Amino acid sequence: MALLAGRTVLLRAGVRLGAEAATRGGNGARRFASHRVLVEPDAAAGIATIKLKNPPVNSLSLEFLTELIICLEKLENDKTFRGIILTSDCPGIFSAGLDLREMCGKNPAHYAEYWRAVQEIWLKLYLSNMVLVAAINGASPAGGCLMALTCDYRVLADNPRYRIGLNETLLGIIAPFWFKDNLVNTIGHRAADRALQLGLLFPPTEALQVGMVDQVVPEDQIHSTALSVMSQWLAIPDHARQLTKSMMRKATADHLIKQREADIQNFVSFISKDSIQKSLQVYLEKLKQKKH
Ligand SMILES: CC/C=C\C/C=C\C/C=C\C/C=C/C(=O)SCCNC(=O)CCNC(=O)[C@H](O)C(C)(C)COP(=O)(O)OP(=O)(O)OC[C@H]1O[C@@H](n2cnc3c(N)ncnc32)[C@H](O)[C@@H]1OP(=O)(O)O
Repeated sequence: MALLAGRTVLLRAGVRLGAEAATRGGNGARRFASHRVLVEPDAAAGIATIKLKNPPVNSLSLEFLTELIICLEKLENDKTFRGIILTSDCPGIFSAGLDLREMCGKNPAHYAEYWRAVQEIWLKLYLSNMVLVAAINGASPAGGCLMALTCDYRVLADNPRYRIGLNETLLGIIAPFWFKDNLVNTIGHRAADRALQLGLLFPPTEALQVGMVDQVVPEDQIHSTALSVMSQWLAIPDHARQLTKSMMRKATADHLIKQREADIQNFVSFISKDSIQKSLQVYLEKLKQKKH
């Protein structure tokens, strides 16, 4: 059973198990898909490709996060798989980050439940024993960038519209300390300081330069590149790679784990402020009006 902080996520978020489909793929591997998380297994290679499918922009709603958490738990417990490629099924968008509608006009209990799910997905991805390769095939702001940052390797498709970064300050909010820690671990303190304060969204060339991604490739090569990177990482004995990954990441994850409840309370009181609600509503309104 999938648990989120000791509770059944299926019940909390109203996601029905019946929403999932479990079939067998051509190679005999169990294929499981929910509404919004598609899993393409390659049992022979030990790789599962997760395709995020929450149109139009893969915003991370509570239900979407819950499905993703369940999916990751299943894969983590299935010895068939040693690696995950994380990518998007929504053309041009990897993920628009946290769903702003989950953080606007709701009550404190909802904010707390939502934030616990955001923490949970980060911990699951960041501490995964599997090799995670992000095949970033679209724009990747804020929470979308964070998901990519949890991966062991990032490949970004070469399209100037596919910008990536932690742009929270542009929304009038603050990247939480564990978003910041993950970014500092990736691009270093000075670059993270500048990127976070300015809310920078890097186009591919700059993202590569600053170390936000490891490789930029033509869009049609993104999956083949991710596969070839994966085979390089899977050539390392699991126990040695996993212990090394844990050695590199444990302190950062423990920082959040030790302060999890306090972090939720901070988030709830911050996001409930009238001034922050106003900023988020203005930002959402601007996004909507962009089209007109
Ligand atoms: C003391 C401190 C304690 C704790 C810390 C406190 C606070 C910190 C909390 C949280 C950190 C936040 C992390 C986040 O991830 S916030 C989300 C940031 N995301 C963005 O800024 C991206 C916004 N979106 C875009 O820039 C574009 O939509 C995008 C480039 C992704 C795609 O552009 P495109 O032109 O293809 O689509 P749009 O027409 O813009 O959008 C379509 C549709 O989707 C809606 N939309 C977009 N993004 C979101 C989103 N993140 N959440 C909800 N909805 C979103 C958009 O409004 C359109 O809707 P509609 O008009 O109804 O079709």
